[in-house]
Amino acid sequence: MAATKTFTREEVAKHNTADDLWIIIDSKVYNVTRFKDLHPGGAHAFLDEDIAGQDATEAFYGLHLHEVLERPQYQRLQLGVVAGEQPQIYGKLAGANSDVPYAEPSWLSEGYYSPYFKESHRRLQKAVRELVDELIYPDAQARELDGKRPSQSVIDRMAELNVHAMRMGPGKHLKGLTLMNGVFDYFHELVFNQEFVRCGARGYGDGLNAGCVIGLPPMLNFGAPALRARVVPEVFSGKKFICLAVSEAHAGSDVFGLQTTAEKTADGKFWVVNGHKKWITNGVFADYFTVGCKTEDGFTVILVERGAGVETKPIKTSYSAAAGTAFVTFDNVRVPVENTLGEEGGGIFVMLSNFNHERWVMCCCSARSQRLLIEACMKWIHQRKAFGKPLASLAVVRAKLAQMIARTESVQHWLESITYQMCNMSYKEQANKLAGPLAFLKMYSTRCAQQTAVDAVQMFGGRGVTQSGMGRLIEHYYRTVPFDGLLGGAEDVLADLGVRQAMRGMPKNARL
Ligand code: HEM
Repeated sequence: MAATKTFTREEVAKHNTADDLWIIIDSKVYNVTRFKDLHPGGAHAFLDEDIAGQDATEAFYGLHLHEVLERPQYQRLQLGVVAGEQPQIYGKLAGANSDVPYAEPSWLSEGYYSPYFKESHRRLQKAVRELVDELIYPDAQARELDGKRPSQSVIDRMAELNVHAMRMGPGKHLKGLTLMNGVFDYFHELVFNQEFVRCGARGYGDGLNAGCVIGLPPMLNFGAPALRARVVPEVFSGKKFICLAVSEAHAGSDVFGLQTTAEKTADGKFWVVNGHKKWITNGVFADYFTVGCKTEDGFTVILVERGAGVETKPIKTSYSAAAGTAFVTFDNVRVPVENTLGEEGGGIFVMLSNFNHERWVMCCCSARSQRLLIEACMKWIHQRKAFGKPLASLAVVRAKLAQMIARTESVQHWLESITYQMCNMSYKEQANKLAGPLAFLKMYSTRCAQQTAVDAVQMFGGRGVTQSGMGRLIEHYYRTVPFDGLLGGAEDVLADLGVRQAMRGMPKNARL
């Protein structure tokens, strides 16, 4: 094979003209004579006397992602290697943990300890990382570009491994299923959330059954047994999709401002649902809608099935259409009263208990995706030179990174502490005691995330706003991070909720 041929550096140096042009990158020798005219960076880049026939490693990594050299069309340019040398540089290590400082949470970093994560969590993390890197990441990157929903083959593979069920967290729904490591608690669920978000594609990530993560819990916790027995297996097997349909054009975080109505038929057997829902994740392809409705007794949650009177239209947002974000209309939709989730008029309790879990999932994802940025920035500032020195040598750049790391570490550690409470509290206790802390954590993590996105753009400069090349992840994150600050409750609303929850527990007689 060509790649096994060896050349001395002196031999390579002789190929330094436009008609005969070789370069060395990380000890590999490339013939770019014909490629130079197709090169996106122009032919002239290769003709510089420091590049033609020379070692262009530093110049290359200042301008390209490592993955460029892994593309088959460019691998073909390789003639061989420099005699006695071995390639040293690596990019994304599929299936492996990153060795870049702070790119992994401390429990996954060499030599650190954790009171929370045990052997079973580590086993699961390894298995999910392989699943994400080998199956989900390639699909995520492709679907982000074409805007199609996640491939059914990915959904099916996840179903075979019972991943859709495990992503719902611990509970009776896991009974009888074969789990990837046999046991399951909220830390296992945290592992799932944090590994999935590493696919680095926000719209796709939401398209990958996020609707189920927020739309199915009301069914699991409050659905009638017969309804559960029908719907839950269909969703877990990846054959059908469910979404949460609460927000409307009239009201988002203000659940009491909702205007979709459900009225009973004269015989009391059906609800008739009318109204619309907006920004509904996965709504475009959902078969089931967990809908918040105004009813005679107040606010009620009802499972509506796709059918006569249900229409969904895609909404174009700043992230990709892979999420299936929809405007949903209900026009005299008849729904059996057996589809009521929880008590009639008790919908606010159903929603509030659901919001806690939804917000916690979002905190898991936010904490982990901030690390993707840290890893990208750490690499960038070491391989990119400005003013004749690596960016890492500039104090102002290091100061930004210090803030990024401190923010991300604080979010992760607070998250782990709340997750520990969840493992030890009943669902009801969680609803009572954790609504406030989770509201604060979500507000805090998304504010941290947005600041980290701004700092990363500053470090990457123009590449931070360019959709291809070295800053691709940064541009994507910066463009999509506002979703985190809105979905599941806007930051200001959550901040106030947290304080109001604290005030509920304020002793009447306490004085300074
Ligand atoms: C086998 C070696 C090389 C291959 C396969 C290659 C390939 C590419 C590709 C695919 C791009 C488009 C941007 C991207 O996807 O990242 C690009 C951009 C570019 N390349 Fe190369 N390149 C090589 C070597 C070099 C070298 C040695 C230089 C010299 C300094 C260079 C300078 C540039 C420049 C200036 C750009 C534009 C960067 C930008 O727009 O930010 N390339 N190259």
